[in-house]
Amino acid sequence: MAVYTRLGAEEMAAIIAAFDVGTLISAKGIAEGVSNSNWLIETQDAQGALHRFILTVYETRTDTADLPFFLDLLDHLAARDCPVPRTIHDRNGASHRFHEGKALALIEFLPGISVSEPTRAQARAVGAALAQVHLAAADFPAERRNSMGPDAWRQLLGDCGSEGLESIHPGLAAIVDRELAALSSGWPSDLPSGVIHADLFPDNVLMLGDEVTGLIDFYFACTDITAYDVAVTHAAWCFSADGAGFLPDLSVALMEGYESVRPLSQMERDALPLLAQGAAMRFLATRAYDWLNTPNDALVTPKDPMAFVRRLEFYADPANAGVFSS
Ligand SMILES: Nc1ncnc2c1ncn2[C@@H]1O[C@H](COP(=O)(O)OP(=O)(O)OP(=O)(O)O)[C@@H](O)[C@H]1O
Ligand SMILES: N[C@@H](CCO)C(=O)O
Repeated sequence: MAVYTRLGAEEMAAIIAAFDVGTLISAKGIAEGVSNSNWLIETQDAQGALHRFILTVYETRTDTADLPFFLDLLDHLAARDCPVPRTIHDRNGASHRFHEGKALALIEFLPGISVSEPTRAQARAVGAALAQVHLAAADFPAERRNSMGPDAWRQLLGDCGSEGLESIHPGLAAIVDRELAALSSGWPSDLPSGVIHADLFPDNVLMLGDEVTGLIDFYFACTDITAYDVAVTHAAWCFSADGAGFLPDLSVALMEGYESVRPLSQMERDALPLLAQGAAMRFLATRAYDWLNTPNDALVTPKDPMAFVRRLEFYADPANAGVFSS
């Protein structure tokens, strides 16, 4: 359960009173998510109307120095009609506050649920929403380096060590060595870049039917190759959960949706197979690291790294280079 911080009723009321959102009516801890503590907050204004918000207390994984980038980005995208939650600023105009040494933010609540078996129409809508974010972020003034880029993959996989990788799956160390070398020699440096979400998995998208109502969890957002975000989203949406089954209909729909809003250049399209290998390596790296370093009695079950090894092998197979055509 992702509520690591305990807040008493009076403490919670005092936190909410710092915002001009009415009186606290209820606060319920949210089980989903693993990085931060989240509550669903309900308030009542002077006219008796009820309002909902998400209160996030940032735990150690989020660097508070990055919060202005993440939270200003939400406001920037929301102002340009992207389906992202606005940040509620406090009575002094600040986007985040500190409580007992931890940063917190109050975020607009958006309706919707995260789908576990997306349909073609839903994949199309997600592709279009991602492209809308890329276009809307073009004039966002701040920049943030990708802390989960190729250097981080190498570092994390190096920390796992050959023995650690072999304990996950015999032969994994050799696959990682081979693919890291291929990625290092070919990683593009001349593609259009801008702000990317970098983690647009189904659990970070809220939907009502076929409509995207919310893109959330921008805490890996950064400045990087725009088409890499397409590759990340493709890897996250177009396979069965264990990575064994590629879902071609979802792939076509996702790419069609994306290109209906932001057509890819030929250079971007040509780079997608390699960018997707990079995307698979990024999630393989963090999952392998967590697999080996999560204590047995932890509340959180680590995610299966092999699901991204299978995706990596799929994308590295030249026979699959054409899957990005819409
Ligand atoms: N703006 C929002 N509107 C509605 N629900 C939200 C909103 N933001 C977050 N949630 C809910 O809270 C849950 C946890 O949020 P989130 O994924 O941001 O947590 P996290 O711990 O930071 O993420 P992660 O586990 O992916 O690192 C989501 O699954 C969703 O149910
Ligand atoms: N979305 C990631 C977790 C956050 O980096 C995964 O499924 O591995």
